[in-house]
Amino acid sequence: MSAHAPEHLDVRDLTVTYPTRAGDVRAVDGASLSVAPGEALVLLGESGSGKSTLARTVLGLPGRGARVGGAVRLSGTDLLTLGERALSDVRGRRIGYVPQDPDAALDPLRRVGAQVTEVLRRHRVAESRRAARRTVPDLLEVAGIAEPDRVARSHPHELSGGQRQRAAIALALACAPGLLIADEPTTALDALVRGRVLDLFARLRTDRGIALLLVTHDIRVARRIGDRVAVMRAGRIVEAAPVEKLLTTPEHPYAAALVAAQPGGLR
Ligand SMILES: Nc1ncnc2c1ncn2[C@@H]1O[C@H](COP(=O)(O)OP(=O)(O)OP(=O)(O)O)[C@@H](O)[C@H]1O
Repeated sequence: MSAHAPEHLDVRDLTVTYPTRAGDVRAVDGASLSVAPGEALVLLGESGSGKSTLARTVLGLPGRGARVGGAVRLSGTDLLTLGERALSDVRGRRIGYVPQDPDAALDPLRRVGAQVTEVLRRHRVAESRRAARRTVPDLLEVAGIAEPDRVARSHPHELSGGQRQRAAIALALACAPGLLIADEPTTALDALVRGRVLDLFARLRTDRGIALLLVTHDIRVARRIGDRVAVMRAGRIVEAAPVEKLLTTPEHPYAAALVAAQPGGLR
């Protein structure tokens, strides 16, 4: 697999507003965060706090009609002012995205190997279809798939939920992005598989220097891989701190309530 160019994400005073019949909904309200190369930032918050909107806006996909303010910079590139063509090159090549539901990333009608090959070709990472095909098993293996050749020949419905999630991760990693954004990537998985997928993220970060932005409502995810946690509420980041600090001595009352309400609570 080719080397990951280090990326640094910097989000400043981001606002995302959706006009609705009932008036404007401000899904993200002046949020700032940064993720350094090789760092994992867990974006933690309840349902509706604006986590997914923030993540999608970083990817240039805030949704129809959204008004976006503030700045999103990827190693100096201002993503909010990029045209659609340049943005779609950034997506996949510099930023990998793992959605909550792997079926949203995978085409049900095509074999997994063909889908990975297609991403490599689209971003001109592989010189030829043949070269692309040769790298597929390695990519699947990096994503923790034990039988890469069989999985490459399979259609998504022939795989388990965990394997599909890993295949989606392989797709996101195909072009060696420096930043990986994962939105609730383990919610649909059982505890054992969830732990393994989180360990895989941790390895990508430490072994390959990938920056990781992980969106979740589950504090156990933060415990397992987080370096730092940013707590989001009603579109704002109310506290950002190293995981241990947040779990033991949260400062913001909402962060404290969130930690106390989780299984295992304050330690
Ligand atoms: N396209 C849209 N049009 C109108 N409102 C939207 C749109 N997308 C999101 N919202 C609103 O923005 C707010 C934040 O939603 P968002 O999905 O970002 O939250 P979340 O923290 O990711 O929640 P969940 O964990 O349930 O996915 C919600 O009130 C939601 O209804």
